[in-house]
Amino acid sequence: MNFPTFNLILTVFLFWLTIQIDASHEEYLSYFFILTVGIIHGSNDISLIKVLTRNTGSLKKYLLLYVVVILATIVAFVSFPSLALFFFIIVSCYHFGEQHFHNQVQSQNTFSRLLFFGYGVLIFGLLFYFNSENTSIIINELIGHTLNENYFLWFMIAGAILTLVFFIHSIRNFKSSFNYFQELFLILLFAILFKMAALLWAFAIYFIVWHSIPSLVDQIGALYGKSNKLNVIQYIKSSFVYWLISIAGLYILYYTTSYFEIQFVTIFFAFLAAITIPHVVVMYFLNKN
Ligand SMILES: CC1=C(/C=C/C(C)=C/C=C/C(C)=C/C=C/C=C(C)/C=C/C=C(C)/C=C/C2=C(C)CCCC2(C)C)C(C)(C)CCC1
Repeated sequence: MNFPTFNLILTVFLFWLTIQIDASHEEYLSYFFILTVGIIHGSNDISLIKVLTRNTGSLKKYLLLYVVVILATIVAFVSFPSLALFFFIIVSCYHFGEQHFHNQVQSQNTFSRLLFFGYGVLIFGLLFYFNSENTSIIINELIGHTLNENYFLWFMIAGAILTLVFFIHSIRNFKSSFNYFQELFLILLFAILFKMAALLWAFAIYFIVWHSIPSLVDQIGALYGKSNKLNVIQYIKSSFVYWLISIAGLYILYYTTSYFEIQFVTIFFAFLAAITIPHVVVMYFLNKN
């Protein structure tokens, strides 16, 4: 079975599960998968930096730089929350679209990069629009302003237009294995899934099945040659300490912010935002290579 088929079957299974279980179980499962597979997929960035720089430069220097970028993101979120959130969403759109398409184009050029971005806008647009009430509550807790449903609708429409335009521009750049029907089917599946599932569960399904697992496969390939059982274990071993530090960081964040009356899910997205930026930069260079 090839990889997208596996993802597709997994998504259909999770869609079926969405109908069977109640909202509280969806929430537990979401946190479980995001905190394990989701966080692990970014925990080996230092090893990836070593591969990308062919072991030149010191590990301490990269670690320091990585942590400084995380701290700068936190400072930006505290000082200019709206701007920081906007930047986080834009960067995330590119990152999600890049993971989806980078293996399906023959070469990465301006149009394919705009397609990556447009596709990410479409995915987040669908997620926000079909869960506009909860998205709005979280955004309000993060930046102190409420955005109404129309913003999410226009965001989704912009994503659909950008995807269509840059998809057409990239048609000759797709590999011969590119499956047009599957891509269209996927967008429809995501739309139905995001409408039926609660916000966090919908995000978790996309983040785990269509982002973290494919990214893990790419990273294991880049680090160890191919993704087999042994290399998966090796990957987990070398990322474990960073994963643990991140989970401890989230735990501390949760306790230090518990006296502000904010839902855990908001703290959780703020935490994801902080660790996203350096990870996106590392993956940009990895996928480019
Ligand atoms: C290495 C290292 C480390 C670690 C790291 C890590 C662990 C990473 C990870 C990473 C990751 C793991 C990443 C992730 C990413 C994610 C993303 C990219 C997401 C996005 C999202 C979004 C964009 C959202 C949005 C929203 C929603 C959905 C709803 C509500 C509203 C809002 C808007 C929030 C440490 C720090 C320890 C130290 C140093 C070194």
